[in-house]
Amino acid sequence: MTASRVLVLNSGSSSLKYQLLDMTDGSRLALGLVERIGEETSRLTHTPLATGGGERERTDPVADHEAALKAVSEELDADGYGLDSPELAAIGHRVVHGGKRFTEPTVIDDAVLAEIRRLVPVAPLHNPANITGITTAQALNPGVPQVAVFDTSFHTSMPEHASRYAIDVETADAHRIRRYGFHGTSHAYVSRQTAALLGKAPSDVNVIVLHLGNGASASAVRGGRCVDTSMGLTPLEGLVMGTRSGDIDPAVVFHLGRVAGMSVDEVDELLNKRSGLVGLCGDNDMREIRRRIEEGDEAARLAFDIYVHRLKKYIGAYYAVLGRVDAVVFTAGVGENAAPVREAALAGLEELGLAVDSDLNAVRSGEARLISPQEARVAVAVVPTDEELEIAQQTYALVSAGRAGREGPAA
Ligand SMILES: Nc1ncnc2c1ncn2[C@@H]1O[C@H](COP(=O)(O)OP(=O)(O)O)[C@@H](O)[C@H]1O
Ligand SMILES: CC(=O)OP(=O)(O)O
Ligand SMILES: [Mg+2]
Repeated sequence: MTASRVLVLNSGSSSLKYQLLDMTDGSRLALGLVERIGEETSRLTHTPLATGGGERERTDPVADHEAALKAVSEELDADGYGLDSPELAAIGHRVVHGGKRFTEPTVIDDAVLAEIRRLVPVAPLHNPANITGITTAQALNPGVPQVAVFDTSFHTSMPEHASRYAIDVETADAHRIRRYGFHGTSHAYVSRQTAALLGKAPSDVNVIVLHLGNGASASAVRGGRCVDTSMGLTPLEGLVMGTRSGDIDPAVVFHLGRVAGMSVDEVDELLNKRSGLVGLCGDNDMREIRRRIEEGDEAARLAFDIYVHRLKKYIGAYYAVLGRVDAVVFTAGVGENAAPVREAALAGLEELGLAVDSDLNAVRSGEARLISPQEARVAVAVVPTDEELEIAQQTYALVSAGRAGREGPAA
């Protein structure tokens, strides 16, 4: 019997999402989430889908990502899915920053891990958690291949006029400063699914993808290849996010240093953790912001308007970059669920052929769907992302190819 299961680990700054998939048919055997890692109120929810056992919850504090993965491993073990199972073909890790070097999914060895570690300064919220996920998984099962799937890979196709910052070339090159872009696994998956929804080949469509989760980014995808994206050297640039400012005049940083006496680390923390929606109104959850707006809360209203205004600017910018747009697509937690965000982001863009049908937009569904009026020139769609499935498929393809390589080509 060939091992056919893949465990996918998606480690965020304070969370660990995971899925165990059976790659013979892509079905999910179990999934779960550890939230609020490092806080007293940590919570693990685990759902063994295949055994029909129902959701289980653990609320004992989880100190760090290592403890989180150990707890997850215990839960999987209880369902007979232990990390030491011979049926586990590989563990696929979402790794946020792969720099310029990693354009493809990569089997992790010491050199790869060292490179991911070298990139910590440019993904300070993410790469450390990814590294802990890798080293803990290696300790739990040293024999199983570990594969890194990078958020940056899909964006390596960006032309230099989109990826290079307009700063001194020597300084930029000496320090590898350029725009890398993130959420690439999601942008790739969602743009392909959008082409399928339109009944076309990815190579025939131009799509603007709006990935609006806690972190948020937009990308312009021409014929299946990314030509521009809103995140840059780090996942701080671009859209307004849950806790991150997105685009800002870089002189704000000098000003805070010179006038407010803040250190570089303090400004870093301000822009990454105390800005965006949370900085504007105290909440980073779009559900809570909508609730407050319904109650007439001015700060929540302004935060929403700033969020949407930035989004609209990127839609316009990427429309211009692409020249011809076949679809604008919303994905991730906010994009898939927040109808008012979708409506407001496209309001007034009828001259560009963009419109939202309010009845279709109000439908709640987990399926990929069109929300533009029938006669619209440009399709507007909601397409649920599935980074875990995409990571699992890429991971399994890589380890299967490795096995075939070792065993010689199939007859
Ligand atoms: N029903 C909903 N309505 C509006 N926003 C929602 C809803 N469900 C989730 N969200 C938003 O989605 C965000 C999380 O998105 P997600 O893609 O899971 O983010 P991440 O992967 O970055 O943690 C939440 O912070 C919340 O703002
Ligand atoms: C890159 C990034 O911002 O990821 P996330 O949305 O998971 O924080
Ligand atoms: Mg996400």
